[in-house]
Amino acid sequence: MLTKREELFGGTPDEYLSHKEKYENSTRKAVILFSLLRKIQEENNTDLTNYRNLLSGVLGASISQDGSPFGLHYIMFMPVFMSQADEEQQERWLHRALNCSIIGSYAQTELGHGTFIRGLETTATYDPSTQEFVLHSPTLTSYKWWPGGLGNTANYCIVIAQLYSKGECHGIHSFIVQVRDEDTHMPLPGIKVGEIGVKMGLNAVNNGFIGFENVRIPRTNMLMKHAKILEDGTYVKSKNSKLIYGAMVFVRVVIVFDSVNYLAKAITVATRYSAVRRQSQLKEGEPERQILDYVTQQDKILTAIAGCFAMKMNARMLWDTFNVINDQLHKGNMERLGELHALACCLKAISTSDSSLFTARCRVSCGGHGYMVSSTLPATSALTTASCTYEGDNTVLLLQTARFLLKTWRQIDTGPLTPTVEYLKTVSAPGFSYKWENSIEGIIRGFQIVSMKKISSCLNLMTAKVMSGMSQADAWNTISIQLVSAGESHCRAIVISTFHEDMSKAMRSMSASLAEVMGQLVELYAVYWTLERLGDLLEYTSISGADVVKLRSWYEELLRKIRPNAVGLVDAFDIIDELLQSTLGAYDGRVYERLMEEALKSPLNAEPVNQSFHKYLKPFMQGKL
Ligand SMILES: CCCCCCCCCC/C=C\CCCC(=O)SCCNC(=O)CCNC(=O)[C@H](O)C(C)(C)COP(=O)(O)OP(=O)(O)OC[C@H]1O[C@@H](n2cnc3c(N)ncnc32)[C@H](O)[C@@H]1OP(=O)(O)O
Ligand SMILES: Cc1cc2nc3c(=O)[nH]c(=O)nc-3n(C[C@H](O)[C@H](O)[C@H](O)COP(=O)(O)OP(=O)(O)OC[C@H]3O[C@@H](n4cnc5c(N)ncnc54)[C@H](O)[C@@H]3O)c2cc1C
Repeated sequence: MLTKREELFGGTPDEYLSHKEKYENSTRKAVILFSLLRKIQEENNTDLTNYRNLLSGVLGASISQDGSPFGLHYIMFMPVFMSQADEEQQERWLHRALNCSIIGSYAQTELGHGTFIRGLETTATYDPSTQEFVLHSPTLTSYKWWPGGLGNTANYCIVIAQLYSKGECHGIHSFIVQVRDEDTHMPLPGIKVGEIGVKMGLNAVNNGFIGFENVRIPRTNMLMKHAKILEDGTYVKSKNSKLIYGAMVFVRVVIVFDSVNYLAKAITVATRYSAVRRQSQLKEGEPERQILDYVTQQDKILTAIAGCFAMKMNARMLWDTFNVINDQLHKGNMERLGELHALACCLKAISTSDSSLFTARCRVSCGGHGYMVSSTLPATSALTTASCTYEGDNTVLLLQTARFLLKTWRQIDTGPLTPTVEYLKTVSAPGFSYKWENSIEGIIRGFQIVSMKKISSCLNLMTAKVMSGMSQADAWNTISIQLVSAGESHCRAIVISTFHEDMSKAMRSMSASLAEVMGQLVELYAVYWTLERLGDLLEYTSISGADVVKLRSWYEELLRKIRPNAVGLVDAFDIIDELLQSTLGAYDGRVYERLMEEALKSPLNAEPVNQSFHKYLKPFMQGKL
């Protein structure tokens, strides 16, 4: 009789399963894992605040780098319900979703539209004679495409559609739709649903497609916490049209935590492997060195460790900010919604692009063995690159942040600014002067000045182009590279300052030795990004060539200081081997034995001579083909 652990982590490795077998195996594991999680959450009440803790348990415990067919049920279906459904609807559906007696998905993206959600084509037309909505996919491009779990798993989904009533279109709204029979799991009449096929990664998420042929749903299946349709078809608009976007903000906050978790796995593997792997002699006649002793290896890996700690602290700041502003939204105070959206956008973009960049570096830092699926680095790389797209393409999200920053800059003199942008006032105040200094505070100030000057420059450019007769939209598109760069600079300034401030607070309760190491990580992160963004700093601050020489020395000194603590730092992530699932990163360091053990599980090693020899090779080699 297998233990739960053996059931979850044993069996044929996923990499040797077919696409269909991988899905079936993931579903088998998901029901084991989520039965355990269901017990945990039954003791907790569920609102969006404590839901994230459950979700981080779900994500943290997600036992496959290929994701889970239940992912979207937890990541979007339920959060959207909590933020978009009214009390009656939550009463009717949420408990069933929480105890997984129904499994949901989130169907927003279509074959033809992902970013431009105001262009979505699926329609929901209200019929007052029957008090129903008629859901319809008018074109092939209107088919929903991508919703996780929708292929074969979910029996319900939240559909985002253009709402029509009394001949008028009221824009996109959310609807809960049953897609499969709860008993037979057969697709309901008028519904064409299936799985989208093999992807670069996340092949257990069961992404699907769905099309509707005049499918009727009750009026009360429109999620009506904000906007409503009355029985006679009267549309009652939301207090704020942007509230429909609320769930995307929440998920972006969750994704920042995710990106930290995925990067933590990758650097645990790469760091431990770099301590085990010996290659080349640093000095003639000496034993081969741990590759972690090579400064170029430290440059790849130690900066990733610092980045992981930095983003963890920023994820916590974002979550705290989300809770504060979400409470205000519940009380009808919309003042900081735009700031929250801008912060969630840029932190989601930067955390996922950094995680993708550093995970790819971890992969190459492990050489050939890092290219083995059994190392788990390829899957983590595929996963982190996906996160640069899902829940909003990173470029588009940074443009959203830039849109908010330009709006803020236009109003810079009309009153106080909200917390994440108040630095703009400080560094642009009359009489403010700043001379570059090679210190954490000096670096933070430098990044804030770069951000402010980029925003100011973008606005001046926009104004000049519009004054020259260019449309606002064309002017925006023309300078959009600089707008994205301004969004990134703003975010980097926030990430460095938050890391420094929050780590400084945390260090007060640490031992001196631990505080010293944490301080080194903050410095390494700040100096690394200073060297990475030298062009901006040379353009907008008084940094000099001499400063840069000293920065490089500072950087190399930090690598030397942190090297002895590298393994201890990743051990502190405390990721158990079963979740790490890596031949290179296992705690016991038996890399070569594990590589061989995993290789022998390959079906191609089941017999000494594969059948293709007799069928193909032998006749070929004998010139008979
Ligand atoms: C259980 C184990 C699991 C393990 C598995 C792990 C892996 C799991 C993999 C999946 C993970 C996650 C699932 C991802 C699911 C999805 O991808 S769902 C689909 C997500 N799609 C998007 O994010 C679409 C992106 N596009 C947009 O958000 C908008 O179209 C965009 C903002 C880009 C533009 O929309 P417009 O309506 O055109 O907006 P503008 O005209 O630019 O601005 C209008 C105003 O609205 C404000 N705005 C826009 N968005 C928001 C928002 N989200 N919140 C608040 N406000 C918003 C914007 O600021 C403008 O305001 P202003 O006029 O300036 O005041
Ligand atoms: C693994 C995965 C899981 C997903 N899960 C779901 C899900 O469960 N439910 C769901 O609804 N969706 C899901 N999605 C879809 C995802 O939300 C979209 O892929 C994402 O929103 C990007 O839209 P798109 O794919 O149409 O790309 P596009 O918007 O077509 O972007 C393509 C390119 O065009 C550029 N571009 C687009 N618009 C602009 C603009 N205004 N300005 C400048 N450049 C622009 C982008 O920067 C990008 O380079 C998932 C996607 C992936 C990869």
